[in-house]
Order: sequence, then structure tokens, then C-alpha cells
Amino acid sequence: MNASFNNPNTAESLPEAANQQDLLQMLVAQMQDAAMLLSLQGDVLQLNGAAVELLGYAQSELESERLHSIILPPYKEIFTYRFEHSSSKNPFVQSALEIDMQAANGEALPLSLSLSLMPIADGFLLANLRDLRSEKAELRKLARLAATDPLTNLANRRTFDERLARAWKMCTSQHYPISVIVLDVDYFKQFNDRYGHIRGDHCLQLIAAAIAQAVPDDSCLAARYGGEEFAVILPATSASTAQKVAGEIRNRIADICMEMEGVEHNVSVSQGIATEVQGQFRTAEALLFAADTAMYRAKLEGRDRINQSF
Ligand SMILES: Nc1nc2c(ncn2[C@@H]2O[C@H](COP(=O)(O)OP(=O)(O)OP(=O)(O)O)[C@@H](O)[C@H]2O)c(=O)[nH]1
Repeated sequence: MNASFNNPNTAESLPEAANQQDLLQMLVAQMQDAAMLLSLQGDVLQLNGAAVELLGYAQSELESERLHSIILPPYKEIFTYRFEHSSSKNPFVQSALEIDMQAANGEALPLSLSLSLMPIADGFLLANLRDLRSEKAELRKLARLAATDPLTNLANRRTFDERLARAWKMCTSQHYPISVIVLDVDYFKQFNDRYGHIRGDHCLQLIAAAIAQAVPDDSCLAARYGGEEFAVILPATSASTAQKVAGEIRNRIADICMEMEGVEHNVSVSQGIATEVQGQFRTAEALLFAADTAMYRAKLEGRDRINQSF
């Protein structure tokens, strides 16, 4: 194909098209949005300027290619099949579909792709490409915000509940133990009353960081469960290992020293642990409730201690 490529940003009238196909190519070249002209079988015939800019390929690099050669799984095989079976009687048309396409620099570009039939001669497909990178980044940011407690940066209660349900299912189906630790800051009302809520907030941040550092790996989750209450999920973790994690949290919190009004102030937490090993808890909620009850026992027994539910 030998279309004359016009500058899409000027209002100069198009040169007279010799035939409909030339006219189609001229129109594709004029489009502001990224577009390609394809044969019905997906051969790339033309990229407009916006498509060259988006994908980074020169027209000549894709001319002998088929569109599915740069579509990434899971749609690669589907597109290969659909193009192979595309004909003027049964063209492969597609409304906006989210796919990943390989750009010239190797990057996987998330795009919305639609394919429309241009009924000229035996037929062409017009592929419209919309860049979804900023939308995806925005969605990831929103998902992160929705999952995180803004004060401490730990997971929030909703994330905790979802992860506990998933971890419970995985561990009980595989007959792995699963442990939960519930932690509550001791005498925190007094702290707030004496030093104010802003210092109280800073204290919660330091405690959250200490808990996060004590959590063994990414399979575990530390969350802010409520005001001054935290919780940790330890999948595939026995009661004795959970006890060690709780001990590590206790040590790290003991190291927190906030100097206020010339006085050093230490904080402590009461912790309750519950572990599901052989079907003693029927649900994840029952396991969490047992850890919470164990934590309250730790409070009653004097605070700054770890209580295991049996
Ligand atoms: N600064 C601050 N304080 C909070 C926050 N959330 C809850 N609190 C405070 O945490 C305190 C909890 O007090 P209580 O439930 O009476 O418990 P406590 O004083 O820690 O006593 P025990 O738990 O019995 O050891 C209250 O004063 C709440 O206002 C928060 O986000 N920031």
C-alpha cells in the first residue's frame, strides 16, 4: 500500500484519492488516535503517526507482521485463531477489549483495542488503540489506598478480613496450621491524655513499624485492626513459631523510646495468639475471636505479655 501520509494537524484538504482504498489510508493517517489498518487476516498494512508514537515501531518494522505477533498472552492465541478464521463473510470485529501489546522497547503496553470492518474491496479492519497506562496506574493507586490504613501504612481491617479468609481456606484445605496474633496497646488512653493525640498518632506509627519488621515474610500480613488494635496473620505457622514472632514484636516495641517533656516514655502491647492445627476452630472468625479473647486475658493478667489460646 502506498498512501500519501498527510500532516494530521493541518486543515489542508486531502489530495484526491485514486480509489476508496487510498481514501481509507488517508483517513487513517489523519486520525488523532492511534490506529492501524489491517487485512482481514490481521496483516499490518498501515500504522498512523499516533500508533507509531504509542508502540515505538516504525511502519516498516510491522509491515510484514500480523497484529497477533505483538499481542501478549492470554489474548495472543485467541487473536491468532480469530484472524485465521476471519473472512469477508465472517470478519473478526471486536468492540473495545483490554489487551497487552508488546511495544518496540519490550514493554507490555496495556491497551484497549477495537477492530471495525471497513467494507472496501474484500474488506479491511481498522484497529483503534487506546493507551490504558495512566488509567491502570490510577486504579493501582486507588486499590492501594483502599487497602491501606493511612496513619500507619499497614493493611486496613478490610484487607485483613479478606486475607484471613483466603489464608484460612488455603491452610485448612492443605492441612497446614494457621496462626493469628491480636495486639492492643496498653494504657493508651493515658498516653493520649498526657501527651496529646498527635504524639499518640506518632506512637501508633512506631508500633506499626515494629510489628511490620517482626513479621517473617510476605505470606504473612500485619494490619491495623481498629484504633489501637493490630492483628497479624501467619499462614502455615505453628503455635510455637507464632509465639516467637509475638516475642520479636514485644522486643521491638520495648525498644521504642519516645522522649517527651524531658522524660523517656516506653510503650507495651498485650498480645493474644490462636492457632488452628487440627480442626479445633470451625471458622476463621472463630480463630480471630480466640486470639482476641487471649489478648484480653493478657490484659487481665497485667498487660505487656503474650497469651496463647488453647
Ligand atoms: N492518638 C490516637 N489515639 C487513638 C487512635 N485510635 C484510638 N485511640 C485511643 O486509644 C485509646 C484506647 O483506650 P482504651 O480502650 O481505654 O484502652 P487503653 O487506655 O489502651 O487501656 P488498656 O487497653 O486497657 O490497656 C483511646 O483513648 C482512643 O482515643 C488514633 O488513631 N490515634
